[in-house]
Amino acid sequence: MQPSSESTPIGPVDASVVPRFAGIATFARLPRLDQVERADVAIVGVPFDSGVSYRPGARFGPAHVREASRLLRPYNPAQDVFPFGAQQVADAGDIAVNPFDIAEAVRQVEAGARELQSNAGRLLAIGGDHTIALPLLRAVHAQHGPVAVLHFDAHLDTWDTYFGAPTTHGTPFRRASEEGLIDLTASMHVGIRGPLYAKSDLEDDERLGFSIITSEYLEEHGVASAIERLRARIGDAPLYISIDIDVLDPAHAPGTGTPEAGGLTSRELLRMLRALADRNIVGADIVEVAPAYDHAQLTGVAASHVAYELLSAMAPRSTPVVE
Ligand SMILES: N=C(N)NCCCC(=O)O
Ligand SMILES: [Zn+2]
Ligand SMILES: [Zn+2]
Repeated sequence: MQPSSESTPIGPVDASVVPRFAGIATFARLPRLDQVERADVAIVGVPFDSGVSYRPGARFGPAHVREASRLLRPYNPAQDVFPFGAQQVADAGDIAVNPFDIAEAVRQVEAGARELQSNAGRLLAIGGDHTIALPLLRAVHAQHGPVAVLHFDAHLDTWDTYFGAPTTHGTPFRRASEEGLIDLTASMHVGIRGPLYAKSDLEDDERLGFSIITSEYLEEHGVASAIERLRARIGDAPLYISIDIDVLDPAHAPGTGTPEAGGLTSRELLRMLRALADRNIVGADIVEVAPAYDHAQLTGVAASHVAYELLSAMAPRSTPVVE
């Protein structure tokens, strides 16, 4: 995809002129959406965490990731791209959602995402808990039809209900599959690990359209093999990438609500994302950053770099980066 206008994109505030610790935090010190004519990619915060099963706090995720993203720089050598120069990226602020009513919040996220999609080609949402992936997928489906979902997470998130509630952070991909939002032949979880409720969780998950690269598979066969598998599974389907930060080991991302031991390093996750630069990425989210449990901004820095790598993979380029 080419940049939307002939004019040069407005990039981040120059850190050699205004120190990067000064000024109001937009993502990567980029302009706000209302300061540009049109964006190719909009970053949007979704400060919602009323769908969690354990520790709350992901409602503060968007602000934390923006704060940690002050350190990002314009050129990404790992993908040989200027993610903010090759396309206009802008910060759309947060979607205001009702913290007391999950069903209404989900409608508000979908409406907010649909409106933004008409101003910006693609959205990169920062959560918020994983509940928000459902309305975001509904908005993406309205534009593209069923999409391949590449889901990085310790958890399946294809469970049915919690306390009778169908819309929670443990259920978005079951609902999405039931609603026909996802391509059942091209969707995949990466990084799954840890205790389940029953063996049948895995059978249900397969029936709902997902194949799985577990954390153990990564340990045993390495990242290159995982990349081969996920690229083969996705093919050339329109691709939605959903990244639960708890896919990383708690050593790399302690600031999250349902941490699980035995996870990925940030280096492994970033490498897998770089291998998607030649795919048709139609949208993405990064969720479950809960700053109250973070230390030294570890989780914030990891999440902001994950966002940077996704934006780099979305950037138009003449030579696709292939692993
Ligand atoms: N999406 C996240 N982070 N966690 C889902 C875990 C749901 C459970 O506790 O069963
Ligand atoms: Zn998770
Ligand atoms: Zn999740």
